[in-house]
Amino acid sequence: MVNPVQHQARRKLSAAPYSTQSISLLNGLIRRRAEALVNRLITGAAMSPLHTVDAFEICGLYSLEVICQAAFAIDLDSKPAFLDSSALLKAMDGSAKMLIIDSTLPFLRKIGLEQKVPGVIGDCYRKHAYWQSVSRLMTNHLLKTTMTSQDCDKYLVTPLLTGVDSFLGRKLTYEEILEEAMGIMFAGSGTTSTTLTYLFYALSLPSNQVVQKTLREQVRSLPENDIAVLRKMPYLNAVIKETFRLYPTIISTLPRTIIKPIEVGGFVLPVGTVVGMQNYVHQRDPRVFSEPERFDPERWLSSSPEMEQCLTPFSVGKRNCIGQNLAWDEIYLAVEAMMRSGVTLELGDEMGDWEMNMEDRFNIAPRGRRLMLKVTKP
Ligand code: HEM
Repeated sequence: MVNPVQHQARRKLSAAPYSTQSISLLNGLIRRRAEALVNRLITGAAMSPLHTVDAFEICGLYSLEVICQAAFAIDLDSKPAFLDSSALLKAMDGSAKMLIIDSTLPFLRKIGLEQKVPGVIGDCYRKHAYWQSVSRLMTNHLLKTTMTSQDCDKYLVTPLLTGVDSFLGRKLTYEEILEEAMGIMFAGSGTTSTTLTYLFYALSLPSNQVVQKTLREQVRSLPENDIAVLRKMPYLNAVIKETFRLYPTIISTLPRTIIKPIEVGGFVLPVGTVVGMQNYVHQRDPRVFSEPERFDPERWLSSSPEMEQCLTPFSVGKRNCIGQNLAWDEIYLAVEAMMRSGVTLELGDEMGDWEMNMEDRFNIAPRGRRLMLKVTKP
């Protein structure tokens, strides 16, 4: 949404369920998904001959399931027939190139043959169509739920169904709601899951076993079922911030168009200039972070204001991440469940050196599309 006034109106309409207080209402259901995440890792590793399990896939399922519950009131424990989580994750991943194809081959859509093209191109459109059809079913499910339940305000998509957009001066149409619903599903799943994947990866490296042990001991010493305690825990926050710093899920430029001239480093940039910042660059700036390539959570235990200012995984300003309270709670609760289970994480021997290199597809993914971890119970 390019128009800033229109964007602000939509953001205002969406905002209520994203507050810290509202997100706290969702903690019970996030905890259940976090327990499922840990069980899947433990069971998967126990059943495999190498005692390894793909944590990338399982973190993907976790964040998708959280979004299905938090945004659309879909209770995953009741196993809804229309939701094949793995297929949906693959569909979202596979549609990422659609925008590029749309701009290079715009006629495909115009003649309505986009899904009939064989191979990779058609596959992108077919996957997008699948994602759209599941989003439709989820939106319909929430629509039904809002009509029958008093308790719907906490779900992320509810205000878009019920409220008035002050820019448009009316409620959103079904197609507008669907577009927002698809955006929320995408923005809220791959982002949190790659962050968690890289957090577990960092902990699993031989050089970071001591970080893992410290984190496990500290988490296990905390009172249970208290998110407020997790939110304040220095070492846990340090590990998460260091993951955000080294493995920012939004790694490259988020473009912004200047609406009034500004001066940067002695140059005046005119109206209309497209500018952007890259998390990968300033979060590894050696002037701010000593030994920037090293995973060193301890640096955050005595951080400078400059370090805090340079850590921008959720972007800054009026278009920053509206879902960041949910993302933090999802990460706190998943890491807590993992550490409390007492398991140790080690990188699987079958992982190639290149596999965890970050591939930029708007949000990052490991180049090998897997993270094989040895998960060992004490
Ligand atoms: C670690 C997890 C996450 C990271 C690093 C992240 C990062 C970001 C960033 C950098 C943006 C700004 C994009 C831009 O400027 O164009 C953004 C926007 C957004 N994020 Fe997140 N995000 C995360 C999780 C979530 C979650 C869980 C949700 C839940 C629905 C969410 C929903 C959104 C939405 C709706 C926007 C668009 C906001 C707007 O345009 O006003 N994100 N996110």
